[in-house]
Amino acid sequence: MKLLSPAQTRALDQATSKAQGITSLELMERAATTLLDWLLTTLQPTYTTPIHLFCGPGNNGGDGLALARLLHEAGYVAHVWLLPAERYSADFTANRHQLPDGISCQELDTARLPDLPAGAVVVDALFGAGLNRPLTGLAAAVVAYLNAAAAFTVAVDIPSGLFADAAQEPDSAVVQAQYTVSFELPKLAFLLPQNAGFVGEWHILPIGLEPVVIHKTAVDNYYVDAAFLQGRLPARPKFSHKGTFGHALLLAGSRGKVGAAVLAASACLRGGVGLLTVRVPEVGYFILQTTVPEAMCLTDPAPDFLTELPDLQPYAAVGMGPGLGQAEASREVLRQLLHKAKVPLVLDADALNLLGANRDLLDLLPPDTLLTPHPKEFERLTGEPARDDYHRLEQLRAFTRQRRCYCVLKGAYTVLATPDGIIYFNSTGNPGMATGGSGDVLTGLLLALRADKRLSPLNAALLGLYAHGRAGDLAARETGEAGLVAGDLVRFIGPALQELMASPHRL
Ligand SMILES: NC(=O)C1=CN([C@@H]2O[C@H](COP(=O)(O)OP(=O)(O)OC[C@H]3O[C@@H](n4cnc5c(N)ncnc54)[C@H](OP(=O)(O)O)[C@@H]3O)[C@@H](O)[C@H]2O)[C@@H](O)CC1
Ligand SMILES: Nc1ncnc2c1ncn2[C@@H]1O[C@H](COP(=O)(O)OP(=O)(O)O)[C@@H](O)[C@H]1O
Ligand SMILES: [K+]
Repeated sequence: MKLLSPAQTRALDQATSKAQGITSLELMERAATTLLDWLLTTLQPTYTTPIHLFCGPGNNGGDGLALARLLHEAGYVAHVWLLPAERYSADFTANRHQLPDGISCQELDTARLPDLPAGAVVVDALFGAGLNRPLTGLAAAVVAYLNAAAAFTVAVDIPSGLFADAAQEPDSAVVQAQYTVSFELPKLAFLLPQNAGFVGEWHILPIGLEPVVIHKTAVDNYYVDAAFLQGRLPARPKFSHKGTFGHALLLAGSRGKVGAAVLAASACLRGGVGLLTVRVPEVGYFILQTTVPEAMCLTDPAPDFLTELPDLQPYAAVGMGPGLGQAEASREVLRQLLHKAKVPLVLDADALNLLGANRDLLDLLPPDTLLTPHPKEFERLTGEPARDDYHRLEQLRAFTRQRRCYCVLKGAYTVLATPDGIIYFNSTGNPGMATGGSGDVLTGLLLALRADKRLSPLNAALLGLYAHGRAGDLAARETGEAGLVAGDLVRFIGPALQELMASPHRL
């Protein structure tokens, strides 16, 4: 799915009205009807639940007014609270006039704010995508009042006071919603950790906006769901052999961290690689041969950490980093790898820390290298702390453009940035994956997909991120989130990939 800017969303609304021969008021009615359905199904209010709708002067307020009318007609208790303004949008005014006589409708002022007991529902339709400055005065006071109340809050389109695709000033007045219900496409703001306390759980309601117009709209940010990946993972051909899927080399492990090599190696095998060789220091030999017998083990002459780069000639892709440690000798192995590699590279964990501590190595990164830092590792790579989540995204775009690489930023909604500066947000995964070793599993899986010559660098990365998160979601069904450990992810990589695999008999 594409993440559109507010201006693009407005243009999409207008193009939809034109293409479908409907007025913007009719489109608003469609949105409100869909919202009503969602609200009744998800919140299941009773006929006595007080539902307070706070409506601003624009079309967001118009949505709120239309919803109030529909709730009233369906027999629910709707109270409308209007925010006075100098100007009102045409569709707001039309819906204001359509409000039935029997509905309670009052103008807000600081002396007249409703009692909002626990169990009441608040619908926040003050400001939506048209917000163009921070909230002040009465609007800010109302937001503070709503945030202090015990009521359950549903934000229409976006929590009021939050910008759809830019940071707001710290301490700005922003509604803290339990649910945010938006139309057709998610907004960038929903995907950033700094907005979690405002957005709550978000839902997208399709309202039939024109798919052709969405298709033609150029964007820099995407949200990757299963539909987005359809057809990107080819089926395994009937007459394939292990050579078809590539021979990967994994450079990983040091004394006390051989487990990271085991996890990455297991994930690489479950990711469908043809052959896997793991280079570990001597200390890892028995561990690896016993726990991952499917992998070949090529031990380094040193006992505790890697000191020598093996001949790279046999390999289709090389991964380096999990449990590596940051010994000087291992740094030199990394330097040689960057000099010599002619095949795709996946760099993680200590390989990234070594890059951050020896920035000259960054100049050696071969094009299309895939880096998988979490935010702290990314900060070490750039050497500059991010001001906020939006700034971090811009740092990421600048980094991948400059280095011509692919870079992941791990977390909830893991991000992938491409050499063209396009950003993809992954949709799968859960907090159970916040556990040691989850990242090692991701590295192994990505290595397998980069070794598969049938996949582009972009598709390998997108599929790997999605399947990793999906494996986490499947595993959590069995283990619960708290009980999830990284090894559980490995067991569910196969099923997660199978869900994505194209059928050879379908278009
Ligand atoms: N996308 C879709 O698919 C569909 C979208 N729809 C809905 O339309 C919504 C967007 O509507 P919108 O463009 O009228 O903007 P919205 O946020 O209601 O208000 C802007 C108004 O507020 C004002 N204003 C701005 N900032 C302010 C501030 N800080 N403090 C005070 N005032 C401020 C600004 O006026 P100004 O004062 O700048 O002249 C303007 O009057 C969208 O979120 C969704 O709910 C559906 O109906 C149909 C399908
Ligand atoms: N709250 C979360 N929601 C979804 N995925 C998560 C969450 N927390 C962590 N993850 C995923 O788990 C992995 C953790 O990686 P990392 O931080 O490198 O862990 P480690 O170094 O212990 O292996 C990443 O792929 C990340 O996206
Ligand atoms: K809103």
